Amino acid sequence: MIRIEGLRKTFHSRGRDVTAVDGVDLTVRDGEVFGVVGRSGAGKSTLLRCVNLLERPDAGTVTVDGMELTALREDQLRTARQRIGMIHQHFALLSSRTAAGNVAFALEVMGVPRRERAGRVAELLDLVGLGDRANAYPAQLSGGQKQRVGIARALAGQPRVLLSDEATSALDPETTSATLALLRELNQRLGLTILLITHEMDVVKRLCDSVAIMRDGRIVEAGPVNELIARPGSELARDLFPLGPVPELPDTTVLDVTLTGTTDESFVSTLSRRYDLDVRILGGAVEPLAGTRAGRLRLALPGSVDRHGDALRHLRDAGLTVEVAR
Ligand SMILES: Nc1ncnc2c1ncn2[C@@H]1O[C@H](COP(=O)(O)OP(=O)(O)OP(=O)(O)O)[C@@H](O)[C@H]1O
Repeated sequence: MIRIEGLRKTFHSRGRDVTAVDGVDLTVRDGEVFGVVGRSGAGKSTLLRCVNLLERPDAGTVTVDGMELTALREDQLRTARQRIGMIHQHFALLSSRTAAGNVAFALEVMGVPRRERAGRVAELLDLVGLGDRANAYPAQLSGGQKQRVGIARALAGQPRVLLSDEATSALDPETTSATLALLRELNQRLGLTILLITHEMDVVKRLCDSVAIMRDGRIVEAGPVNELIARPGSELARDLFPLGPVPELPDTTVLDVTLTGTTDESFVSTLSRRYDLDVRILGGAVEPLAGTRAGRLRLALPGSVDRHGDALRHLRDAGLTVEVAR
């Protein structure tokens, strides 16, 4: 649905060059929720803004729904952009217009005839659960409601793709949760492909099918969430399920074990029984993730690692990713 190839963007400011996006290749499949995560300054916003060409890349191509946007003229691009919705961290609503007025404005800009607008506005506000707040001004709405107006407006052009720029960063945890549930519902009901950027691991846990980690303008890890966390050394696994510093325990082997959807969660008791081991759980979490369950556990086994060859093999054969932390 979205294909990005060789994307590069450098800013020149105050006599200095900053390469915000430094050769990015990325594919977002039809109907998936794809998250780009990374620290502040990693280049996430620039990458997202290059997808609908709010920012013109210096090099590379962007293809959305089979159309190469980077090859279009400005007037063609304006039409193509209507099929790509976008929502923002601070909602970007017109304060002088009601919820309905904000959505109507988007339809107006797209050239939807006046007589069709009211009906479409009502449908869109219903879709995001705001049918009863149509006449409220942004100042009279909560953050979550404002974001719903933003989502309704983004859907005005019946887009196949929604871009989300930190859409929940300004919301409290409960409102974040409701907004993420709405985005998931829209993804499933409308088959909407969502490309989002976030620094919140909770958004990844709740919403994303696939993830890319960005650092210094480059993608350092990318793929379906479940596949990615099962890779030894995965940064995503560490970020989603942090285990903290490895404790120094005398005559003990410390294992960090990653479980994904397919793992039998009774593996700790099996390990203990089969190898007659006193297995301790030092920390970790197992949670719903990407439609299944996944997590990481830190285990302590008595004695040095060379005693545990068979036990480690058993865990790996059971589909777990096992890293010897100490
Ligand atoms: N318009 C601009 N002019 C100059 N430099 C810019 C511009 N936009 C972004 N940059 C620089 O490009 C780099 C990447 O910024 P970008 O906003 O894309 O990162 P980010 O990962 O989205 O960070 P954040 O989460 O803080 O928004 C930063 O060093 C930033 O200062």
